[in-house]
Amino acid sequence: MSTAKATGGPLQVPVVDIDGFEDGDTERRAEIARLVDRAAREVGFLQIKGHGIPEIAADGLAEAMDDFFALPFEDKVAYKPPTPEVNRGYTAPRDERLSYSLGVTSPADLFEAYNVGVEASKFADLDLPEDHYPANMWPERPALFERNVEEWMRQANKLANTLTRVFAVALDLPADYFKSYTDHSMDTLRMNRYQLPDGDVRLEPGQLGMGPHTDYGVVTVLWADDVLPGLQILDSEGGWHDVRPAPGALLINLGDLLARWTNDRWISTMHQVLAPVDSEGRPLLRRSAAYFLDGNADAVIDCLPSCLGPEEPKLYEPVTVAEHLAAKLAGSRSLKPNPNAGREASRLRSLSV
Ligand SMILES: O=C(O)CCC(=O)C(=O)O
Ligand SMILES: [Fe+2]
Repeated sequence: MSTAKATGGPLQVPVVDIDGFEDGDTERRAEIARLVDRAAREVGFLQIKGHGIPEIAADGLAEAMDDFFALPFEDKVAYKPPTPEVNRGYTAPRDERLSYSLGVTSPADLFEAYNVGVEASKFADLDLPEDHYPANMWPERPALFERNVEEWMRQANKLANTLTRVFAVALDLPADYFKSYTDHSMDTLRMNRYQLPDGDVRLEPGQLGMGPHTDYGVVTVLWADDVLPGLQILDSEGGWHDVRPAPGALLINLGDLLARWTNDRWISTMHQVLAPVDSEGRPLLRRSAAYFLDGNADAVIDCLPSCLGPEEPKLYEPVTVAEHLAAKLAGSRSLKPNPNAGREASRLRSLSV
């Protein structure tokens, strides 16, 4: 087991105000793209201001999550999917192990979660495969769940799409370059709650809220409580740093597909969530919701020609989004260690003690 200890204090995650990207002048667009390019090369995580998502949408999401997770366990497990391959519905504490998405073993993760996502029926004319675009399982209670969560997904999706346009400009590509890779994107929202039952804070050595992983898709929009211990990211020297969301900002991080497109010029940052226990050993509550813009299932991701050169050989073979996601999810959800994540995993393995 290779879980690193926290070695650093909080890391300054670059803050970028994207207001004016869609309707500003060329200079403003170029300035935003320049800041994003720098953050993507150096950290892979950003705090986005000027995102335009109203606070009421985040409040609605939090209320839906709180009310669902407060239900009795028997009510929640009724929404487990028929098999773990179906990335929908309820995940109980200790069901998943995120580090297996990298082929690295670990104790069971402590988070519980609820997953919803884009369904095949959203693009009826495309005849998309149900296994990559499964139907949602909307809980009957709380009554506001579906409406509030759908609204958050709509807002997060819009922001994620704007970000793909910023990324394209930052990579000297036409602003709509990524559209043909994301116009029927198999997005998922994972709503996480980290809270151990009162009086049961026995942890296995190295057990975490969520094990180390890189996100699988293009970009993640992350809403999270500012609670420590919580989210940590790995720096290039092998040190873990706490990340605290700035007021009014949304965290975003780049996923594996952007690392593949850019031949690792941009970082798909390794991150983990510590066990929700304070320094006195008492349980803490922390919540987060990760909206994953994962790309079209049938899109082939290959290195951008501008990211190759005599000194920059291709680091990843082309892969379809569906293949890449299936191998990652088989790791975290079905505990079949992913054999195809050598490059990402090497960053973690080098920390082994
Ligand atoms: O809880 C967090 O802050 C991070 C969650 C996360 O990394 C994920 O859901 O992929
Ligand atoms: Fe993540």
